[in-house]
Amino acid sequence: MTITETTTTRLLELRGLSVAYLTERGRVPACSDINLTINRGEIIGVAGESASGKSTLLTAITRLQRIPAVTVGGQVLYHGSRAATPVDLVELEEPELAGLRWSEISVVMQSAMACLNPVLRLRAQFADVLKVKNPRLGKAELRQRIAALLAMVGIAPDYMNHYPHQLSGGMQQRSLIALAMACDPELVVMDEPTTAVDVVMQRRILNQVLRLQRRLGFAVIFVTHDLSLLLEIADRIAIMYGGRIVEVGTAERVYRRPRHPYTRGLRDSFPPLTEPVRRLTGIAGTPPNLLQLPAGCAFQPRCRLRIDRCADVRPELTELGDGSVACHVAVDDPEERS
Ligand SMILES: Nc1ncnc2c1ncn2[C@@H]1O[C@H](COP(=O)(O)OP(=O)(O)OP(=O)(O)O)[C@@H](O)[C@H]1O
Repeated sequence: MTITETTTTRLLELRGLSVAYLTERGRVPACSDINLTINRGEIIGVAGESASGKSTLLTAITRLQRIPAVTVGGQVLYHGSRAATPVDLVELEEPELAGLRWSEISVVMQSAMACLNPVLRLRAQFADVLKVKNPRLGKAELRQRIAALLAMVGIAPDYMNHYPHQLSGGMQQRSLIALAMACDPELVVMDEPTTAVDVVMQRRILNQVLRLQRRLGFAVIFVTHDLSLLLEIADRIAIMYGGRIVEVGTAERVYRRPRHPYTRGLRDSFPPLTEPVRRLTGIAGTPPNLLQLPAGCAFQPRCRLRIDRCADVRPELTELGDGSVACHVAVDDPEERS
């Protein structure tokens, strides 16, 4: 996909978004100064180790965050198809936000069981969501629409009469994906939607998501710790470390020629999905304590390429070649360096 960042293609713009957990131990800066644009119909992957801030970012974007998480700065500008000017999701009042949920922005979380209502049959849950956009839908029409949605993810229509616990884990996750598609949204936010299922089901679900995305054209923000998975599905990838984006670029570029030493370490921590297995090296050391971030680059204590400057000056995310990277020693073609 060619990505031209014109105003007409922009769907979501994160501008200086910062989120903190206000705890008794202090203020945990889980996301700091996040700047990222998601274009219409684009699949953007967000990757990083555990505790890098990926889920915090998604819950802030969708306003699903709970105390003690607080958005302490920045904007989430949503360019909806029905409004002439973008709305800032950070500032939006709850009734307006409710109008966007499911119909324009929907969410698929890690555990389907945490999102599906255990005491309602699937039919009732789909009907509730479908009625958000079209309150007049009659019983027969609802049944038809629900059957079509379930069919999209390979589930037979009879299952609409089941309760979530009567479905396998993979089916629950696929039902949730179908539910997220119910109102033909502009943006689907997915937080590790396949971690709870086995590898075969993971592949099946990903293929279904890709097929649906091509057919329906929605944009996706897909969070995972597995970079090799994003190579398969994403147009662009953003890498998070210590609550900041440290590299952004096309999926091919970020995966095959990562410029940030952390991105390279992350890539080499996971076996590739479809290519010959490399030696997995991982990243030495542990993720930073967000309550005691170093003055300079948060990754420098673990970085074998660090220079003196890295300890004192935090590198800004800066354009380099066809992407952006936050690293004092980054070069456009890192293969030349190593
Ligand atoms: N309720 C909370 N109170 C205080 N700190 C929190 C809370 N929830 C998360 N954090 C901190 O925020 C940081 C980011 O967490 P987050 O869950 O967003 O990371 P993540 O990249 O999604 O990790 P994972 O891949 O494990 O889900 C971590 O340091 C975490 O300890």
